[in-house]
Amino acid sequence: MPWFGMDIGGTLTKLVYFEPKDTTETEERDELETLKVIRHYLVGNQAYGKTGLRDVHLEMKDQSIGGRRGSLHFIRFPTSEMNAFLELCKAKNFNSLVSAICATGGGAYKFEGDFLEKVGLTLHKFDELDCLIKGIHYIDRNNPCECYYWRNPGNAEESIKVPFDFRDPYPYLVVNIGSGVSVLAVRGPKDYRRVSGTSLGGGTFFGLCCLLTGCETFEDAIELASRGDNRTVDKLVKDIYGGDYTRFHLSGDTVASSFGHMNNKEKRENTSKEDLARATLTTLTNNIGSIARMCAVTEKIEHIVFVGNFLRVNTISMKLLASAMEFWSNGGMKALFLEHEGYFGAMGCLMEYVGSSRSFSFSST
Ligand SMILES: Nc1ncnc2c1ncn2[C@@H]1O[C@H](COP(=O)(O)OP(=O)(O)OP(=O)(O)O)[C@@H](O)[C@H]1O
Ligand SMILES: CC(C)(CO)[C@@H](O)C(=O)NCCC(=O)O
Repeated sequence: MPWFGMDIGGTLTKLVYFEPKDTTETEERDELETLKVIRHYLVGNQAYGKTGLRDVHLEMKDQSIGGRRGSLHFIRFPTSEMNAFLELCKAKNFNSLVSAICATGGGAYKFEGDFLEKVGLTLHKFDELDCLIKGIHYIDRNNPCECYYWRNPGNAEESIKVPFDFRDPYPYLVVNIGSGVSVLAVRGPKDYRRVSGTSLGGGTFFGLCCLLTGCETFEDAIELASRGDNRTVDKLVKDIYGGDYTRFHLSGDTVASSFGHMNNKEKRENTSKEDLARATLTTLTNNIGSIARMCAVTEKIEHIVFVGNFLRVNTISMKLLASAMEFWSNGGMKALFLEHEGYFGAMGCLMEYVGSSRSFSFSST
């Protein structure tokens, strides 16, 4: 049967598919037609329908999983398209192959009934944060250069990505920026606590940006932000002090009040969509950075790993987070990032499948 891990999030559904490459001639001859169709469909395409996508650049080749060698493929689609996905499962005759699949994320609970009623599939549910940690550990150990940090994050021309050796990671903080944000303190492979969270997350950025600029996609929102200047929207320390607030080491360029200029009609009229997008991105990023730093101080942790699809195509936020962590901790804390950003939950779910497939009934009905 096909090996999947599925993470059904509040905004995006992530699918990790393991494609075995070590099949023998006999296995190939005996492979069920349905299985062949599914494999060819997933691996032969980069786009599925109007909104499904395979992140080809993230594919991990020559992986050893559950005693097999093969490739890991990373696929995503908006959770709002779940009905279309269920239709596809039906059309591809998925339930003739398996009676159950592994799923995590809130949607594993929300859509459990739909999977059963519409496609005849039982969902084996796994906790999203357990899966997240498992997925981080698997991918980090099996993908060279997965973990990196930004050198000179505050300097646009000189900032560069530098690989970070994450082989001895504990303790570390995970800040998972999805629709909302969860903060976890991780002290061992199975030893972690959810220490904080905030509803002001990636969903807030995207939602507010749609409202304020009329943009329709996350990529457009980020593109607008990249051309904008938040200083026409935000009130800075120097707008209040005329310069730095020296006594407490607040530079004049620090944002004193996010969107603080927008009560002024003239300033509102002189601001652009690009500036509003940039201010929205800056506001959300700074707030998440501030919560992350406070959690790191409370937990006495120096390494903060930022993950989640909010960071997709979003170097602005990564560099802001990296600068903020460095600055506010006087260089004591380090912001780390991972190449597979939002796929760790789905990856961990696939690992759960591999680990538990002997004890569940996954056979076809
Ligand atoms: N193509 C995209 N479409 C929508 N949002 C995107 C896209 N790419 C990146 N994002 C950002 O990623 C966020 C979703 O991230 P992620 O997939 O990690 O979370 P989720 O699992 O959907 O949410 P949660 O874990 O809170 O249930 C969105 O809120 C948005 O900020
Ligand atoms: C509800 C979850 C865990 C779903 O992934 C996530 O969106 C989140 O952590 N939201 C923040 C909730 C809070 O702690 O305020």
